[in-house]
Amino acid sequence: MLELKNISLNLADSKDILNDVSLNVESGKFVVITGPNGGGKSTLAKIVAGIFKPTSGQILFDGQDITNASITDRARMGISYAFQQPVRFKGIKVRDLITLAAGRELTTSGVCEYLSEVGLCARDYVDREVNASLSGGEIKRIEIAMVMARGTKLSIFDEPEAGIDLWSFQNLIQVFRKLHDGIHGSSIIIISHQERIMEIADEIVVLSNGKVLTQGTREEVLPKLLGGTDTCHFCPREEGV
Ligand SMILES: Nc1ncnc2c1ncn2[C@@H]1O[C@H](COP(=O)(O)OP(=O)(O)OP(=O)(O)O)[C@@H](O)[C@H]1O
Repeated sequence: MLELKNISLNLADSKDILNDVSLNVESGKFVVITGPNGGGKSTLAKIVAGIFKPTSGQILFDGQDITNASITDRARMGISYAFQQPVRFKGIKVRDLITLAAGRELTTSGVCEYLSEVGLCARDYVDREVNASLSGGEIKRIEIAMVMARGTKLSIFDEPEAGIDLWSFQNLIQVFRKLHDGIHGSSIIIISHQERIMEIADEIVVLSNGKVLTQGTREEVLPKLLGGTDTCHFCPREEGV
């Protein structure tokens, strides 16, 4: 479904942010991208969503070259991206945002179903504005609900656990388990540092210092990640983080 071929991003006055990254995300797969802070995970996700343009390399989506396609075109083709730090939309109500994302008329209970899925007491939120009054964890969950409502071929979640409290995190794991069970012809990429999320993954990619250090099935990669610094050359502590 998604193929990244030799993606690099070099900024003139900075280090190489991404260096020759190649990845394949097949249809029906749930892929977790992990790795140390600053390794390039969000940058890679933004390159897939069309927010950043790579310096070199090629992006194929369903076999079509989308390297130069706009954010809007990619969204229309079926790519959704939930930001690490979600954008707020002053003047737009939560119900409008979810309805827009779904691309069809939704009843109040339809909107509420999506909000309940992410553990929000729907009636308290449905008519709130998506503005700065929402807490970090609330806006994060509303954005996850929005991506679920879009139901696109490829959904990318950037650190969905960030800012989510411990109790809601349990709920979030269930949300992602459910997404995984209903994945069928679509694919999910989650950027995460959480073992509980990696435990759901079909595949895990470790990105460090702008490079893919390792990628493979959960069974292959997770034991090495959890093995500590003695056995794991890409563990954050060894990266000096
Ligand atoms: N516009 C920019 N200008 C300069 N440096 C940038 C820019 N955007 C990202 N970087 C740098 O690129 C590197 C990768 O950043 P990125 O946000 O992709 O990392 P990450 O793996 O998602 O990190 P984290 O786990 O902390 O969220 C970092 O060192 C960051 O400071």
